[in-house]
Amino acid sequence: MANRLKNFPPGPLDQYRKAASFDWKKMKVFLDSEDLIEFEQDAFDEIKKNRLYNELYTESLPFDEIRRRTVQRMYSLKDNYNLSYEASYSDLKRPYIQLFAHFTLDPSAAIKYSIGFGMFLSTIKTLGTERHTHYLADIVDGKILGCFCLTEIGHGTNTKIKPILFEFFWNIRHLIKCNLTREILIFFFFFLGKTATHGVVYAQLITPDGVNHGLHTFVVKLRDPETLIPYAGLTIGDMGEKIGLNGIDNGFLMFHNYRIPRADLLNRTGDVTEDGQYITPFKDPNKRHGTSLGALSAGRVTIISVGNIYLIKALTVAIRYAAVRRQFGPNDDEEIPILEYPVHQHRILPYLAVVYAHRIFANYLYEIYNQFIIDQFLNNKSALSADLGVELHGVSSAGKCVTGWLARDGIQECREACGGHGYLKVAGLGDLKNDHDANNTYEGENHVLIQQTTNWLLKFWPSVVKGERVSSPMGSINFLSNAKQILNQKSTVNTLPQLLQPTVILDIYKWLTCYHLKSTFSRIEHLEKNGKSPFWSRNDSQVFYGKQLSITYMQHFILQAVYNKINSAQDRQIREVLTKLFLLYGVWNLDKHLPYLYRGEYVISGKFSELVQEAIVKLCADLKNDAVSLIDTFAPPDFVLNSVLGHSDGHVYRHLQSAFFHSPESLSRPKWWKEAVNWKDNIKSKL
Ligand SMILES: Cc1cc2nc3c(=O)[nH]c(=O)nc-3n(C[C@H](O)[C@H](O)[C@H](O)COP(=O)(O)OP(=O)(O)OC[C@H]3O[C@@H](n4cnc5c(N)ncnc54)[C@H](O)[C@@H]3O)c2cc1C
Repeated sequence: MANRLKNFPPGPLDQYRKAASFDWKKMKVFLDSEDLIEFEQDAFDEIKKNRLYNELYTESLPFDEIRRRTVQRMYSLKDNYNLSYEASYSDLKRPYIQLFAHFTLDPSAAIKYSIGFGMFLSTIKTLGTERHTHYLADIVDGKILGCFCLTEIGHGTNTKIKPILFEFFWNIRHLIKCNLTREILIFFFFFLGKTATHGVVYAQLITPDGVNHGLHTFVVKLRDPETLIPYAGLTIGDMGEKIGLNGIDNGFLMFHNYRIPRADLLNRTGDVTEDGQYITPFKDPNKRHGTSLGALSAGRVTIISVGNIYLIKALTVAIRYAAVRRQFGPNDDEEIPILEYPVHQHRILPYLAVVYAHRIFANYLYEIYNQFIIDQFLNNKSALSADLGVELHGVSSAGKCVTGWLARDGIQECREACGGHGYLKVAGLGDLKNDHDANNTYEGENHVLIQQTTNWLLKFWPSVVKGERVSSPMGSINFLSNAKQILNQKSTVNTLPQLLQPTVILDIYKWLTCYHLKSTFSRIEHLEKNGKSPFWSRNDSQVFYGKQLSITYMQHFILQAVYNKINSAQDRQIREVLTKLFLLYGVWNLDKHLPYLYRGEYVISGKFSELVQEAIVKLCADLKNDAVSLIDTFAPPDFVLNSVLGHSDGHVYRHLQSAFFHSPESLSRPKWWKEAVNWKDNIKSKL
């Protein structure tokens, strides 16, 4: 079984590996399947042979060099490790595994590759028609590279305001980009700065009769693919250095009456005839909107996985380090691993529950999303596909926020959990922090994005009050049909064993979601009745209301996905350890929801909060001996993890020493040593 999975080299981590209650190889097979493990191992073996991935950098490279290497790696990913569409879709989990491999390797190159070729191609395939097939061939050949242009400098998140600033007018054969009052500056697009040849531009479509048909998608030619020189009528520039992801050339763009051909409107959901009439196959504009929303969820669905990949890397480093690093012991001549301290367990082990829950959930969502996209390609639309598009939008919006915020907090905790060594560049944690940071901003700033889910959920409450059944294709909201009964329930938990039942935890999250839905809806209604405008009533119902609603809805759906997965496990040991992780995810997050359980009188006795906290501490202690093997299951190979603290052999000090000696300047005297010695003369000469 899983012959390709090698045992880890012997070393200081053995103590914990031997103490594990389950077999990590069986866990990996259960989560991914033998076939996918083969596929992943092949990908890593191939990559390892590539010299582009075999260099260890102990210091930051010059800015332009980072860019150059990222482009090399992007083309290398495309050329060597690219799944054909047929292969990708013969098993819908394969693209997920491939994504995992690419993002663990080099986030900048993976983003350039997956957006510039993958998302560019899938957007044209999903929203375009046969008149756009020539683009597909050029993307597959690597002749063109696409970026996505939505953010406008004055109104990033607020895409609705775009009609004023960013209009397309219809002119028989051409769409003319027409600036009404000033030149239009749109900005911050991935790889627009130096390398994109095309942009997928999102803009409101206005026909000559002045009717605005809403957001549509256009392919705009930006640079000559042979020379990379921008076309006349465009000003394109680079935005310079960022906090992270510096392999990517974010850029800005200005139009000066730039024309694009009519054919470059991606016209699957709406088109304009030669005489300027708008036509759409959708009678109901909401269905057109639903389908487009689904197609636009790709970035968010991917980011849910990507944030988790970064957290897995950070946690691999922090857990292996915690198992090796020794500090104060019960007596003066004995030191114990810092993983033994309950404080340390409480800091990092809940994130182990997070990476398992989010990995299982992300895998599930990715598969559903890929099937949705295939159905769009094949025009295989069921009656439910528009509803699925809307649900995917709701789930991916809150999903990106909940998982992204936890990844951010988890990576930071891992950095601090490794003390001073964690602050070294060669620990690898700083880059993870900075690269993940942007996930919470692009593809929808999280605090704005989460309101999308809240607004969607609020729409169901009037039906629930009327006693109507509500349901959705993925079933994430189905329990709301029973909201009235759920809200009448009170906690009957009095002991730890009563609390530590998966169904009890799921019931609590159901109650919380119903409670927040009812409270948020009532608050908006109350504010409106008291004279507040709908705009301010919504705004004044986010903090402690709408935001909590989307968070608990999402956590319930994540827990439900994990619970379903656990129920399919045959191996008792795997089921038991996964159940502990499920419970830890549940109670650790519940600790932050306690005020609402008391406010809504779901629980009355103070004992309940005590039990929640007791459960967290107990589960962390119970998982302590499994922690190394649990992270071994997901850990990328050492050459990919590229961290002196997280090496699978656990020889932290040996690797640290070797990194110090490897650093080119570490043993030499600085070239400017005379300036330091003669500092007085030197400072005076500058005055
Ligand atoms: C690395 C990187 C790459 C990017 N790549 C692309 C790309 O390829 N294509 C593209 O189109 N864009 C891209 N972007 C832009 C990105 O999508 C936007 O930055 C993002 O949508 C947020 O918009 P904004 O910057 O205008 O922030 P704003 O919307 O101005 O937000 C600023 C702050 O105000 C808050 N805020 C705004 N509105 C509300 C509200 N209603 N309620 C509560 N709080 C609110 C936000 O939460 C945020 O904290 C990229 C950004 C980054 C950082």
